[in-house]
Amino acid sequence: MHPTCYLTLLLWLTFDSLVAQHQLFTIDGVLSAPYSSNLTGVGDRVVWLVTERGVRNIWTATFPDAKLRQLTQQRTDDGQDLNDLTLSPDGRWVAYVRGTGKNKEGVSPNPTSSPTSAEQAVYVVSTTGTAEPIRVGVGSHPVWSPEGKRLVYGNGGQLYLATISDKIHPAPTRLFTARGSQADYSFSPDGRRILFASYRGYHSLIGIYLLDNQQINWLAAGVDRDQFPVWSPDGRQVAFERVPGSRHGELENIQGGRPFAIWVADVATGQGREIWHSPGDDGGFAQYYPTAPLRWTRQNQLLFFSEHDGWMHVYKVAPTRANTPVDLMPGAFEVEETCLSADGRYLYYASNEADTDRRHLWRVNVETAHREQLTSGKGIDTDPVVVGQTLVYRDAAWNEPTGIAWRSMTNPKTTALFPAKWPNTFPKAALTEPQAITFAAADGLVVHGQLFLPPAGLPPAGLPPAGLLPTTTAPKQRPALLFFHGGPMRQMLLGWHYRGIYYANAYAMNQYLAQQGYVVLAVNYRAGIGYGRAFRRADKQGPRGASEYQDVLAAATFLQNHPAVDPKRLGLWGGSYGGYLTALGLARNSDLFACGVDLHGVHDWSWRGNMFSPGGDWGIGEAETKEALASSPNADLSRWRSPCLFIHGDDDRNVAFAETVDLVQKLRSQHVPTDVLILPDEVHGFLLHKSWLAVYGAMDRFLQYYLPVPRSLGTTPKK
Ligand SMILES: CC(=O)N[C@@H](C)C(=O)N[C@@H](C)C(=O)O
Repeated sequence: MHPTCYLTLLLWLTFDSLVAQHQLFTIDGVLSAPYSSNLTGVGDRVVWLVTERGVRNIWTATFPDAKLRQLTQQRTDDGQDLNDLTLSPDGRWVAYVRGTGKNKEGVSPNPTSSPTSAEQAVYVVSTTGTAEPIRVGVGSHPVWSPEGKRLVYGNGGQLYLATISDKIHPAPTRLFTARGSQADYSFSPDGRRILFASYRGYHSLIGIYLLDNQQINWLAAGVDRDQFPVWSPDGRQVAFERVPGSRHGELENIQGGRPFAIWVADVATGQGREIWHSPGDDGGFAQYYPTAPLRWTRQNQLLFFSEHDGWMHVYKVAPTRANTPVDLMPGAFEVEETCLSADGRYLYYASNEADTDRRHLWRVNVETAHREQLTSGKGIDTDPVVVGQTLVYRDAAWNEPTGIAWRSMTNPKTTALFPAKWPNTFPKAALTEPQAITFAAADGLVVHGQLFLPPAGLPPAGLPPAGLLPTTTAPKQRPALLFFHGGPMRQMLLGWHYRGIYYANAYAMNQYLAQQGYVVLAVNYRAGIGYGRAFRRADKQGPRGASEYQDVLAAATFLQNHPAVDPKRLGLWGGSYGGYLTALGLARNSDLFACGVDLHGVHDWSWRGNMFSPGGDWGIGEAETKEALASSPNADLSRWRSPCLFIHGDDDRNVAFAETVDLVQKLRSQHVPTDVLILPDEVHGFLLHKSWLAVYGAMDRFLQYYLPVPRSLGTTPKK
């Protein structure tokens, strides 16, 4: 064959493989891979949750043999979350919760609109994998006794006790009735007492329930909010965190701060003493974000999370007297989930040290504060669990959703444990590696983002004219999309996201959009995590001035200056707080943004402050109402011109469905093109896989209609 023919054949095969990849690349396909979460371990065993196309099952593995076993046999996308997985100390049982808690009306989410409604209940299943799960009772947050035969769990703010064997007999009983709502509970090391926090409005108290004589003793009762109590190894003392009690009219602001202190109390006398207090209003986020805000180690050290040095770190302090805490990992990076070795000598943790837009695992010697990196490269490694000499963790990459991996502590080689292989429907080979980029906002703040470029060779628009070489007369530039995460205390990364299906699906959809030919920029705007406390608590953010909007505009400028982008065809999308920024962009700058997709966004902070919850979770009081409205999309509706697709579940418990009803009615009255996809009985983070397919399918069609990237294959979807 003539050399030219060989070249032509090679070019065609290359194009053909691209077409094939593109052809295989569907929304269903990119969402089809199993997603691992809720990893926990005891002894030589770990358990975790696998969600595959909405089907949720519990798996286990033992080490060092790395033997896998599926423990539950759910087969349908039933919209019932599984959570709170916890292994009994002897590893024989896994307790877990099926379903989601009740709202103020006392109703659990029922996304399938089942006529028999839905419940949230505690279950146990044997780790032998030979038996069906056993329903223990309505409730959540199960906690095992030291000998592994009793379980305490919460229901309606009260505590219940169940005896666990192959059948739940006798039936669970309410441990006691106390005022307020009981939480943060645990058995004493001897298994004869229950430590708990009793939340009572302006204040909360630390109590100990004695199982033998059914008596409650209170520790260091005061006018503050005492929380997160933990036992000393000998069970004679308790440490807890104390924040000031509420004042009249004081409103909770989840992005704000407050002073906090570490206290220790004697169980016998109930007397307490302060060990340390924060230098400023540093408390709040470090106390509610991590799973274990406070620990008492076997080496008799207190470990706690704090941001008081400007970054989310873990500190150690001696429990014996007032003393200055030691930062176990000084430096400009953040620490997330942690695991303490059984002997208390090492703290294992996930961090973005030296790799800001990823996560890797480290461990620090609590005694010497010497730290070492345990995983590296391009992974997104989180949630370390140590079983014996094996480190097990959640592991993702830019082209692999979150699975389970492990390494021996005596050998740095890492091994993928789960899944054994990716489904054929998952377009791994066609994924795009996102690039880390930064840009400066108008006020000079450096903002990080992840840029997804369509695969090289994918024609910018339309099929090439007949012939062998993929040439096109279409414009050389592409439409671009800006994606905004929610929270806002979140951070999108250079790989599949670890924070549950909500963000894993967002990353997957950005991959899909890039494959469709869009340039996509995920924007880590101020108020997010990963870049220090000052960034997270950026001045005038959200309802106090929407300072993040500078980052939206700077991201748009970044894209407009990108050679692959058509500067006149920019779109926005995001969920929740990301939906807020999407709507804000369309309201304020329909001249810049051609269209948007707003998933359950906040649209009127002043309304949220008054109607959704006291202060709207952002501390929005009477004095903030004017600024809150001015910081909202609803303040600029008269300028809104660009089309928007609104998507919302009408049982949303995080962002009221009314936010979308109100805004769509107002936009319709001014003839702004709006589309809506309403998911009856769905909640904020859609519980059904089929909901996600419907959401992204609607989004795909909407974007193709208003920001067309003519398919290289198939037909352009109709709206
Ligand atoms: C704290 C909270 O509810 N924030 C919402 C506005 C939101 O963004 N929710 C999800 C998406 C989240 O990541 O918290």
